[in-house]
Amino acid sequence: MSEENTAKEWILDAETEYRFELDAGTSLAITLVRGRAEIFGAELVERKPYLFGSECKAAVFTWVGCTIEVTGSPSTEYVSDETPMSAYGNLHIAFEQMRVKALAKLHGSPVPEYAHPTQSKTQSDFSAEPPRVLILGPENSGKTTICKILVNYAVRAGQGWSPILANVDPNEGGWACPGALSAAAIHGPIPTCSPANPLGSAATSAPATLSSNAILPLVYWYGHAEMKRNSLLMDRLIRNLGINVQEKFDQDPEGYTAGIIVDTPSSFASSSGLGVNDHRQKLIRACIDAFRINIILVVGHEKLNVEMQRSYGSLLTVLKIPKSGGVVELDHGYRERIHKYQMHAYMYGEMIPSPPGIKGGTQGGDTLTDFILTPSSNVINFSDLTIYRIGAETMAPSSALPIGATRVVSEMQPVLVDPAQPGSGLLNAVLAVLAPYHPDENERYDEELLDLTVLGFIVVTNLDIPHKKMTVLSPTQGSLVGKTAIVGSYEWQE
Ligand SMILES: Nc1ncnc2c1ncn2[C@@H]1O[C@H](COP(=O)(O)OP(=O)(O)OP(=O)(O)O)[C@@H](O)[C@H]1O
Repeated sequence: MSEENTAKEWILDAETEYRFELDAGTSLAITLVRGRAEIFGAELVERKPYLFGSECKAAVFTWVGCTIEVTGSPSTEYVSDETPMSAYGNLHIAFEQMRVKALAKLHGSPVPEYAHPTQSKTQSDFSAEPPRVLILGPENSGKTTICKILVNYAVRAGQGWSPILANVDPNEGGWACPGALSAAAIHGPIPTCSPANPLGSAATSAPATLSSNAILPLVYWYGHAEMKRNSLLMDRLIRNLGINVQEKFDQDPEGYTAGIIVDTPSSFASSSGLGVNDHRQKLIRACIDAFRINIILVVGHEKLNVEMQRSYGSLLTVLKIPKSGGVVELDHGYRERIHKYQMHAYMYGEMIPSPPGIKGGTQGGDTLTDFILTPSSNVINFSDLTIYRIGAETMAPSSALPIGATRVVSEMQPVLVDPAQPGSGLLNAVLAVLAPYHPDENERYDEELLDLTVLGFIVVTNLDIPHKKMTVLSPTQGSLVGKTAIVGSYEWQE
């Protein structure tokens, strides 16, 4: 699609935002000409063109007023003076007071005057604990965006906070591939330039070219988009993520005071997504336990708010917060395309083309060369890699089972996948390559596989059954010999 150079100036009043949506194959550049502005909490630098692509939908907000220049042709663009940003800003102030108080408590020093809440009852309810926040809400309520805003405000506060952002929405992919659950300490503002990297770019897929803000996430592989597919596994992975985060906090009590923000899938908000209401409740409980949640934020959903108040109101703070009118309804087709963009970006990086007339553009603050990766395609032996599927049906024909036996594989049972079997489901499958088992044999246990973190992802691009070989695409050159991998239900083809 050809794009004309349609530079257009927008003058934004204080506390308004410019919202835009891009079609596939188009890009946009936004330059802050004067004033101050931010994208989901990440400040824009003046006179630097910020590039957006891959059907990005976002908004430039200003607290004090600004002028921006927009180059390109978004499919939708408008300015809104109705935003929930002051509510989100107040939340940030309350969390900031909690952090300051938690740090003072840790050091045994008096709480600074500015951290004494005077503004609202809600704030005075918060204690000297770091904010450990769970964000719940229905589909397209803006949960991920709120997480970004709150984390970005924390890192911008100038106190050296590096809050943990945990993503337990496998549909979203976070810093890894779709199907992953992950957590990372955030040291710099998370940019928004493309849904291919919704939470900023991670270092794991780019060992050769670390961008300035590259994040080192801890990743587990669930492998499916939907919670109901294996809610027991989800529960276990959430708890694993929590244990890992807690270990990190134990080693770094000061870092702990910055707190944690947990983004959840929309299926946590309605029983239709999970099938069984009980599963939904269990997974919310798993998050609360795993991350020691002390605040639940419910985004614009009265019924869920009442439900959470009833279930947890006596144990922790439950707050209903407004949904932004700017959040875009993302349909199934869009989400599928995003998964493709994410996989492509994981392997090749992502370089958004500048609209005509734009030079020196940046993707969220980084130079464009930081985003180019060169994956390697390698032919390996079937025997080099041990592949499992969690909780799948066995591949043995029913006739091979003892008479009267039914085929029962527990949801948590790792089942070996034989690439030589026709119908193994490996062609084009995304595989998570796992960290090694415990080096001490005595420390090993049956289901250890379920608790191993992910080293990286590969895609099987060809299966040569006669020669017992397969071709895999991987973002790094490392050897796969002796490694263990898990296959889920995600596939990807270039
Ligand atoms: N104020 C806004 N203006 C324009 N676009 C926005 C705004 N807020 C959010 N969006 C966009 O709306 C889309 C959905 O938002 P987001 O991903 O935060 O919702 P969610 O509730 O986390 O979604 P999910 O249903 O996947 O859980 C995203 O593309 C996001 O960038």
